[in-house]
Amino acid sequence: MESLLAAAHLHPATFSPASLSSSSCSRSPSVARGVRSGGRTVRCAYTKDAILYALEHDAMFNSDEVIQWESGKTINTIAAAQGISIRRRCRPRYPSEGSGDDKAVPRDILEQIIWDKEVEVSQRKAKKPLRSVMESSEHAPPVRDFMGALTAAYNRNGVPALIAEIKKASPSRGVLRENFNPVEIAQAYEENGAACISILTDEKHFQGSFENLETVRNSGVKCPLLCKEFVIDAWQIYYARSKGADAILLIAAVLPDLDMKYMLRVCKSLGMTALIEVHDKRELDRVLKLDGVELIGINNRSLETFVLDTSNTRMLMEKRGDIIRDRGIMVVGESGLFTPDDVAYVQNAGVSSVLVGESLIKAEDPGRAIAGLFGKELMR
Ligand SMILES: O=C(O)c1ccccc1NCC(=O)[C@H](O)[C@H](O)COP(=O)(O)O
Repeated sequence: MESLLAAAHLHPATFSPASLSSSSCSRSPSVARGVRSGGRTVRCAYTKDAILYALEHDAMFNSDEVIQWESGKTINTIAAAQGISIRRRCRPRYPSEGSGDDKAVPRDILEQIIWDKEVEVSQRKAKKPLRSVMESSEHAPPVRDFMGALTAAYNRNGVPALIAEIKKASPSRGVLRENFNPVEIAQAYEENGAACISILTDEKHFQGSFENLETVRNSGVKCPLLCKEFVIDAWQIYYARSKGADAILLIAAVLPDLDMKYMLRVCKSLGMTALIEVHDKRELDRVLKLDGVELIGINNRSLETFVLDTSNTRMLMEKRGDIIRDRGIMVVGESGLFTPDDVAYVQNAGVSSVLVGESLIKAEDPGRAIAGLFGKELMR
């Protein structure tokens, strides 16, 4: 079994025998497993074709792709049924389907980012195949306790724990800071009480990089690091870990349920925390159906329209706060926080952590801006 998984470049840690279906698949699978979908168990298989394709393309299949291969449905059909409006363009598909719809135009910025990310990830994978990035992740510096850092900071300060973001530019605001030295900014954040640091790694739309992540990790900064990426492929999680990330963002508006489920398991196998980001009730409900969710981010910014509205956090917490508390899930209030009143507002709504970029990064002294944001100095 393990050699087959290895042959198809499937990680034994994530596709362990325990995850396999107890009953075998009726087709003649080389590897069979059962996945829960909408309350029923779907029997699916890595068929001979799938494994040959994986070997040829050095690909790792996400759960949805397996369902797709078996059902003949496209990933966009599966995603749309879950309320996901972001379409995928050139995700590896059954070879006979061709490579994607070249004539389509993106509907919004998030879709544009995802389409660009598909190209970027396939190029990166061509240079550093999955097996190689998995090996690199094994030699990465040890994982730091992201959840522990947030909990300790919240208990210490009595205000939401700060995840301070290093972001040079954004699609909604353009360049946020000309004089941009990620290590100096990270040190300033840490010295002024940030619990964790978020680092944008997308180059095309945010002028970020994995070099920034790696350099901060090797700089002596001790805060756990969130890789702020647009993850569409588990390869990116291994890559982020290989560069020193302790946590990674998974966006519910982009990832179908089974991808999230699968990627949560990849994170767990690497000891990383997954911050699962939602923007509306439907996404939140999808995420609350998953096992193993520890950290949910409620984004006040619509990634499709850029509209910022902090009452989004309150609205979702009013609707689902009870379930979230019962499950012991920590909530991060994300985006559009500029003043102590903004922080108090989301804290009253029930969040115990905040993710803040623009209001800190645009300040002349991003470290000192932390006390301005909270209305008091944070203890480290
Ligand atoms: O920031 C954007 O313009 C943006 C556009 C499209 C997708 C994602 C985007 N931002 C990512 C984030 O979630 C924010 O960087 C993060 O929550 C911090 O927000 P802010 O404090 O408002 O900079």
